[in-house]
Amino acid sequence: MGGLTMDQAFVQAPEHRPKPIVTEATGIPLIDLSPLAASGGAVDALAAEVGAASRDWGFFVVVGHGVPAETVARATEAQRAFFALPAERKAAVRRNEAEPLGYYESEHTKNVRDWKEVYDLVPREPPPPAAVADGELVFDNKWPQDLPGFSFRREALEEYAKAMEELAFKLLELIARSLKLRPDRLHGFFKDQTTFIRLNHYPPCPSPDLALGVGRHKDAGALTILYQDDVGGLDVRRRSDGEWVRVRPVPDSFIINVGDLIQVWSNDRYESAEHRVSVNSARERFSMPYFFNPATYTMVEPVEELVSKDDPPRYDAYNWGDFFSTRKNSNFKKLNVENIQIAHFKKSLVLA
Ligand SMILES: O=C(O)CCC(=O)C(=O)O
Ligand SMILES: [Fe+2]
Repeated sequence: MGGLTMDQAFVQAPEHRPKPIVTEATGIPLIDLSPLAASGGAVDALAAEVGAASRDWGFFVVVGHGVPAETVARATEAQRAFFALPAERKAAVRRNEAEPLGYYESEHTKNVRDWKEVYDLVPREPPPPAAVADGELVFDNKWPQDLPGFSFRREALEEYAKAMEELAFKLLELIARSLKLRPDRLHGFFKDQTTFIRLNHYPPCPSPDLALGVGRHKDAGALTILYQDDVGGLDVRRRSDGEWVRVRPVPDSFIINVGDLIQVWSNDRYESAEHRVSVNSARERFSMPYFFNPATYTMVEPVEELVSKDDPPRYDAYNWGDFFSTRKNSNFKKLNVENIQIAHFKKSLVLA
């Protein structure tokens, strides 16, 4: 199913293979955002919860987020309809190296192939093409034209994206507040955003002991808002002991993870958590991450208010468009060089 055939390209090195016994994550914070809808002074308490979760886990689960269940249901219906198309119709909207949006079934994470197929789209007017270090980045949606009822499904995905954007800005504000920044301090980075939505389909895998749906990685953007179905498979590396633990699906929730940009902006107060996706031989799984990303021209560096003589910036500034494009290309095919990471911009601080 899903057109994938198990071969050597999918096989993880022994140290990265999932263990046969799954450890359920206990203690990943569950945060109820419903106080945001009420007027009153609950915002500071919520910001403190989001701050603690971002510091201790880099991951949290939100409920009471205000996204209507029907909006999610319509988007997931569109997702299932898309992946159910015959392979050649999906191939007609396949992405290529210069145009990163569309269908793809051969993503690599850290040079090992992932057991999945994806469809990427930008949820709003695509940002203008941008010159980046390795060429040009062109964001153009490839909507399947001939999918019966797809205009309706396209609307469903656009409606979902709008709901995600609202939630993303609320979370960004809570994060800014938790860092004692002005509530809209980080908003300006998202004017010409390069946010995209990914529809993920993980078909049943004959060798779930050897392959992964997505290999271990950290999300490069600011925040990820993930919808997952009830199958389960998302594993997070627990900060306290480095163990891989499974994030249990919670109905009507989203999983939020702090990406590399928040790690850099916060000068390491918060950390982008490593995660991966395990697959199984019995059930296909669907998930839908919303990657909240800034404009290509953003220079990423610790925010001024969070550095001082005693706490100097821990990163050199880097350009988001270049980073994003380099990472995208290395996920497109197997390369013989290491994947770009924010660690490459980490300063070696000389401690006095
Ligand atoms: O499918 C999932 O649960 C997570 C996917 C993921 O980590 C990603 O696409 O970056
Ligand atoms: Fe991820």
